[in-house]
Amino acid sequence: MNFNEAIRDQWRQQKHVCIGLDPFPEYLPNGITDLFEFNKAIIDATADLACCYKPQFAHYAALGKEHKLKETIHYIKKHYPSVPVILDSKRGDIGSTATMYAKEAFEQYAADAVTVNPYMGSDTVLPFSEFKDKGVIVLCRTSNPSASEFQNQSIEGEPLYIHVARKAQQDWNSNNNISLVVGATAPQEMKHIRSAAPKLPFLIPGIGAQGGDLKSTLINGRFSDGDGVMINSSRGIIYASKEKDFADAARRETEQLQLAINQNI
Ligand SMILES: O=c1ccn([C@@H]2O[C@H](COP(=O)(O)O)[C@@H](O)[C@H]2O)c(=O)[nH]1
Repeated sequence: MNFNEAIRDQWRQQKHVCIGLDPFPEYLPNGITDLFEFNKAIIDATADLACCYKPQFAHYAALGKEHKLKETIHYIKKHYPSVPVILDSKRGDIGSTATMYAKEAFEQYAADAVTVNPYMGSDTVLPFSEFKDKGVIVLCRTSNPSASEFQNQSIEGEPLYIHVARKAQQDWNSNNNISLVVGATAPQEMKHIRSAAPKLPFLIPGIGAQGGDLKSTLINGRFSDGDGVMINSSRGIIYASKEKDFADAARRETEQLQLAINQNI
């Protein structure tokens, strides 16, 4: 089963929440200093609810704790093998280097999917999509405040993000393993992208701490017959409490988010 099939399996069980595992040392709950111990508690409390997990690479690499990232991914694969792991590393480079980045994500870290920055062009994406069983999640329209500076620029009458969406669906998806990153903070852009790429799954950051609107996200982002979205929340879930009950609080936040999703999916 490839990544996109595994995600569809999760959707069939009404699981759409992607839990971001982005530990900030200063926000860790009182008494917890080890990144893996923190992640493990969150994972054990939420694995039956999560559509997928998304650790962000920089949160580990910046601390020299890449081994904690590896340990986290291995733990999920060993104990909860049906929950896919997306490594959010937003790689992008010339083809020969992209091949090494793909090996980094899929062989070193054993991730099921990786985020990729496509703005250097097709030859930087294809080394990832050649891994047929793995997911490649292409940045299309990101959630950050300056995203429109370049991504909304019009080229031949259409915004750049639409060119990315079309290219992703038509040229890069021959192994049926491409998805798009589309931020919840840009609902009109999301609607436009869904029309251009009706069949590609969306990984949607921007709900929770970044203030994206869930209802418009679902209306604009879902497939015409429902599903189609992995709704990411990182800080909103994993830092729901700084006290001993942080894992239970993360579970409650995940349940509430999934319930809210169920009303509009
Ligand atoms: O456009 C993008 C692409 C990726 N991200 C990542 O998602 C999470 C969001 O975290 P929150 O705490 O839920 O805001 C984080 O890992 C980002 O690097 C994004 O926000 N926007």
